[in-house]
Amino acid sequence: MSAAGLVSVAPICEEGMTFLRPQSPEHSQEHILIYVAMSGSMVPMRVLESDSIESVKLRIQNCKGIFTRNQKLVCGGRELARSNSLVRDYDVSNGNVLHLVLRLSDLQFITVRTCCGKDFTFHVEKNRDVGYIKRQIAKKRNLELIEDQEVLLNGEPIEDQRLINDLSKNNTDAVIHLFVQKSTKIRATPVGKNFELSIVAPKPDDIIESDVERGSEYGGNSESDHNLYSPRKPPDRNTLLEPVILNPKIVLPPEISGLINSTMNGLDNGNYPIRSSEGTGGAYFMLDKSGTKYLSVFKPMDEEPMAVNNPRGLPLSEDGEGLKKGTRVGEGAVRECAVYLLDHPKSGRRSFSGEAKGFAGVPPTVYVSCLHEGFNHAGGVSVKSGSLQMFMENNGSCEDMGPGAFPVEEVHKIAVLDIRMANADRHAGNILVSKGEDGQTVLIPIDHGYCLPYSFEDCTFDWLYWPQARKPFSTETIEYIMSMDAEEDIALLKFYGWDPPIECSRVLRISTMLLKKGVEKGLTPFAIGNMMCRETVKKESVIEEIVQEAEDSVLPCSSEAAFLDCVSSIMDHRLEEII
Ligand SMILES: Nc1ncnc2c1ncn2[C@@H]1O[C@H](COP(=O)(O)OP(=O)(O)OP(=O)(O)O)[C@@H](O)[C@H]1O
Repeated sequence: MSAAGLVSVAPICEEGMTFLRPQSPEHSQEHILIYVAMSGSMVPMRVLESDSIESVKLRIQNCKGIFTRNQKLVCGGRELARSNSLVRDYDVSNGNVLHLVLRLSDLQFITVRTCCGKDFTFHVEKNRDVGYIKRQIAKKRNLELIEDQEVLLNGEPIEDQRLINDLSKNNTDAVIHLFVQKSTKIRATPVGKNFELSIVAPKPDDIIESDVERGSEYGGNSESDHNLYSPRKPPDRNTLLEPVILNPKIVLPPEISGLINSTMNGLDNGNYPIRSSEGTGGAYFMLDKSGTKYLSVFKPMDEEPMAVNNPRGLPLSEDGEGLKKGTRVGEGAVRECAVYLLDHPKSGRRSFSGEAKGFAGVPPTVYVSCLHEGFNHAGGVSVKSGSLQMFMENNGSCEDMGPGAFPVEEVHKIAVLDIRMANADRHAGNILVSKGEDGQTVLIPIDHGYCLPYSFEDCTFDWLYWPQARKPFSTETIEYIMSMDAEEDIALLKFYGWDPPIECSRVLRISTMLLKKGVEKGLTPFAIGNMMCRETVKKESVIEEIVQEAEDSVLPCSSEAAFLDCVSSIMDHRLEEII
């Protein structure tokens, strides 16, 4: 895309431009002028074709204060995902526009200090309000009435309705101060010559319950509803949420039907979907009836990156290809659902067991139709279809912490899923971190819209570089892997109404084959995963070479089975070389 005709053009940073001014005639040949499109403006920037993507991001960080990890750059419809690759590797050339998508966390760390100096730290969603924080403190202390808590920021009282996002905008390191007025009853009982004092405070749970009751009694418009994200209004008849069921033989498991019903109740009660500030597509947090809890995440297909109603300002795809090579715009939602279905439980295949939790723990996901004015509608409000996934409580993503603390089995379960699904988007931000009942760290894989691609070109697995990936699979995991069957997987997807394109089925068959053969040879997740990922943008991966060699070897009219036989024997040969 050319930069001609742009409205506002301002140099990104004179300092940076001086820094990158060509030092030699050799450099001057590579020197190009590109434009960074961000928040409605277009900023020119001089770079060298030999600059790494990371250094371009660093320039943006230095000049605009946006951390490199929060930046996603898109050029010519492709995400410049590999930070160590060069500008020229992505064919970025003079006059090109780089679209900057910010990846801002929905979570925020805040510290609340009481007047006696006790600190409470919270990892809260930015859309929460001060009232929510007060209730959390009340719960932790099991003592204070929320009305008795006074909260100050920079010495000024702050109301319950103020959002954490607003408070933290100009006060990233701010501490919120909490004062508690003891309006609780004090009872004195004589004990010998002394009095024993006991402080009686109502239980915080009671307070919350009565608040909610009052809210519903008055149609949800009571003043006491300060805990809500948005003002309630009477049930809106212009809302709809229902599963898209293509095969009448399908019976939805209770987890899924419950998720749909409770999400619908939230919409009916006037709770608006809240758009996530993370991600390149439209992802909406759906609230429960009381408006205090996230239940699910809805991702409409027409808001996917480069789709017609994308809310992040990404341009429309020119040829229908998605942000990753080998993917198509608007096909993400169906893949989100397919990956949930194919994440078979340990106890048996998904179709035969009622167990909701799969081996890798992909959150329950279903394809739905949903109508709500709160989504991004360009030409009038209309029904959207997309994936609805259970919201999983978490303490952030793997991007927020080093991998050292992740249990080996947790990393391996994600590796098995990604290898089978040939995931083209497994960055650390797409693995949520949570705690299990036993206090153990649990990893939750999300965002599977770029799984089961048409080709292996953009497979990326961030876990490849984590130490756990070099540890051997456990016996239990090996048993699980050996029970996988790509043909049955494809049959299951068809049963649910999705007949995968031949190329995607082929990818699933080949990646399952590689995983099983690799495990038979005693390979680690790293060794297998490494065969599926390109070392650099331009250098084909081992799996791509295998596929190419097989394509060159078989006759054009050969059956798919003959082609796969050929892949199998070439793969055996390549695996022998690796060992
Ligand atoms: N099931 C879930 N439970 C909890 N939070 C979730 C869930 N799914 C998504 N999120 C949150 O919503 C954010 C956006 O979702 P997601 O990453 O799936 O969107 P996306 O637009 O596809 O992102 P990307 O640009 O990484 O492809 C995530 O970063 C995460 O914080």
